[in-house]
Amino acid sequence: MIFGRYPSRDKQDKAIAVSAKKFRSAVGSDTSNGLFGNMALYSRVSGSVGLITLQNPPVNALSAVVRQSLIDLMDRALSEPEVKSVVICGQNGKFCGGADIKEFRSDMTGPPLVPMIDRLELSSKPVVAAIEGVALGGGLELALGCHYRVAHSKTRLGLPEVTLGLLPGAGGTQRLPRLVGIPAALELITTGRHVTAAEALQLGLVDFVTDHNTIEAAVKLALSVAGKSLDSRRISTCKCPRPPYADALFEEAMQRVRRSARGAIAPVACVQAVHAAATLPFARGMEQEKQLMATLFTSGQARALQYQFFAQRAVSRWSTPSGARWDTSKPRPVHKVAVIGLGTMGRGITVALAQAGLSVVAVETHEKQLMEAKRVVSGMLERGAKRLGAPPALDKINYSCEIQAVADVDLVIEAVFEDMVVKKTVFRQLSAICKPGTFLFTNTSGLDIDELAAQTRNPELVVGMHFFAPAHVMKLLEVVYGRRSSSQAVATAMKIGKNMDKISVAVGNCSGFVGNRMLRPYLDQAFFLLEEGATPELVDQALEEFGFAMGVFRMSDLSGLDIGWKVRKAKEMVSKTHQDCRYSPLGDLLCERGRFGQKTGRGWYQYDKPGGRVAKPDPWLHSFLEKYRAQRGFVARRIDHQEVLERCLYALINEGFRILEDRIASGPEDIDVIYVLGYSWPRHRGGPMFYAQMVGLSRILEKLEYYHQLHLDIPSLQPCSLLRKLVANGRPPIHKWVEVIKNPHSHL
Ligand SMILES: CCCCCCCCCCCCC/C=C/C(=O)SCCNC(=O)CCNC(=O)[C@H](O)C(C)(C)COP(=O)(O)OP(=O)(O)OC[C@H]1O[C@@H](n2cnc3c(N)ncnc32)[C@H](O)[C@@H]1OP(=O)(O)O
Repeated sequence: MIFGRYPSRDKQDKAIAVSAKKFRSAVGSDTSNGLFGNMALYSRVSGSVGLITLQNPPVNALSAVVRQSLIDLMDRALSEPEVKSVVICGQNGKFCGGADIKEFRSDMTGPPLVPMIDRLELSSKPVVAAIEGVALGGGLELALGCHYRVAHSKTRLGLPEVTLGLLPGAGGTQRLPRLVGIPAALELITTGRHVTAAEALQLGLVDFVTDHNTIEAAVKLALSVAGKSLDSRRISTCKCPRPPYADALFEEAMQRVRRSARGAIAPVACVQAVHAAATLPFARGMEQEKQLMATLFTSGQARALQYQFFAQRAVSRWSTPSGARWDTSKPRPVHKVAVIGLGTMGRGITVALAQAGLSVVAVETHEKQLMEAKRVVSGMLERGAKRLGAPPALDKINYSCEIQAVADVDLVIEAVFEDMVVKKTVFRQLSAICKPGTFLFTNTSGLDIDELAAQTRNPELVVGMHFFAPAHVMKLLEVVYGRRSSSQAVATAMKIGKNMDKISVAVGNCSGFVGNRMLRPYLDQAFFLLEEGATPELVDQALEEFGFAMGVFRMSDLSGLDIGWKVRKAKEMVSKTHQDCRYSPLGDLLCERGRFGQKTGRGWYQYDKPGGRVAKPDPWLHSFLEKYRAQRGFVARRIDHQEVLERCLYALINEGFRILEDRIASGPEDIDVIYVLGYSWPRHRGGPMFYAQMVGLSRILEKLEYYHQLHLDIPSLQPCSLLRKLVANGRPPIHKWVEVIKNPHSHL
């Protein structure tokens, strides 16, 4: 018996793996390339059902070997007279995670997916997909080529290719609209959204959903449909249902994706491909799908998005310069967590922890604020639960005004006001109150972790956990290790992050950590450009055309100018004279005039009222800038979008290289994940370090040198030595940068 979860009923059942040797000779591959063992298995069940099991852990991706095995095993099933129908399933409770994304950057050998799925659909014997776990991308397209689909109730299905810069190019854009209709297909294909089995059933994407053994249910169905006509079951032969309002639907979808895609080309191609399904016969639609796919497949955007996919997984394999590593550091179990401070961040953190199933003690100093926080947190939990169709985790939280309430927790997350003096006091108190061994984590966005750790009896238990607002929604978590943080504390923070469904990136301790440290030179350049002649509208337009959701000035108005002002005042940047290093007081001057952004109705833009959302250019600000320039000896000049992008983005990238050089981030992927998930860097541009590679390191270096020569008083424009070294080392590809960083004498 080969299927642990599916008992073989027929004594004659045989498990026959396609011989790896035979396959290797067919495709001319050898065992050294790691392909050996990744394939599909064949057995016969209930006498007349051929069962094909995809076997390519961890997600049964359709690699070249799997595709070849599937073809061979289908041929086998079709040639065996005793076999009347076929079931396809995936090993380990996962049907299929799609095409093998790792293959996309290679020569793509092996049989192509499209004819393989077409052949499957043409089969004279019924083929049933037994879908468990996931059916995504090529995996769902494979299932769409089958004649019937049975899904387990916990399965997720979808066509997420658009998130990889592609379209469902194995017939998905042509078969899905024929099966579920144009509106649903357009939505699923352009967003890449996964659907539950229940929704899939409602859409008609699957025929049957079971809570029990999916393979058994699929075999039962396969037995019952053996010998029946398959004419109506071949989706490619069905007419695409075209509602009378189809033209308007496509028009609206195209406008929607152009608006939200921020320059990404794949969503647009997805709409075009579904349009082909609605207007052309299947074969011609497939031609159109192929052409659109060919353009996307080789695009820089697809490379960037696929890089980001793997980067988001690579960051979980963290390491620190002191040698602590993800695979040798064990997290400690945590059951009860305290959150200190229930402002915006503390509330979001409380919600995220409760939703992750942890018991939370939520602490705020005053009763009134505590009650207000309780009301807001309960509302957030209730709304979240409604969306998920689950009960809200209200009983997971105990609220208290007493800091002593944290005495028995396993871990504390401090989220009080961003002020070192206040935080130090809290850390001293916590160190005295908490039971021995309690982890003390801080949600600071950039203060010194070592200084906080020094307030405690056990500095090895102190780690930074920098959440992004809203903390229960944003995927990113910067886990900041200090000089004395133990590997267990870091591993525990990473694990808690994972439990909260975050993508956690372990980074070193420095002012602003990774994200906010890189933001500083970016913001500075934007201010300097205003001094030199730009307007907020011009700077924002350039950045938004690049793909940011919001330009720097609109973003600053949204988050409030006073926040940065307070920080600058605390650092005495506002009062200091800045002699060797250029400092723009523009933000401070606006704050002095009460212009805090949207909340006051005035900031870098004007709004119709305090709290208004629609930013309009403000003639007052333009004349204020003119006077400011005249007073300070700036002569306004014409600044174009290219200069805005080069000055703002290359200064930010330069700081990224410094961060790598200082070993604050262990690789460029860390920085890119932080920027895409935390700072709305356009995903289809991969992240700042990937973008630097795309632009070319020599060009970045040349431009930084040029701007630095023009502005010797802006040190952040001076090219970092790592950048120079990488260029001198022949501009290695991004995955080799770490070698140069680790080996200062590297010539690769
Ligand atoms: C010149 C002209 C050319 C012409 C054009 C040629 C066209 C040829 C191509 C034809 C393609 C046809 C169209 C089909 C396209 C696709 O199918 S693209 C892939 C679509 N699928 C996905 O996007 C799913 C991606 N995976 C996931 O979302 C998740 O991994 C999961 C399946 C939901 C599982 O999640 P989880 O349990 O949390 O595990 P992870 O940590 O995410 O993953 C575990 C490891 O598995 C790796 N992995 C996952 N999916 C794939 C995959 N599809 N291919 C390869 N590898 C995959 C993942 O990277 C993890 O490994 P590590 O990175 O080592 O940690």
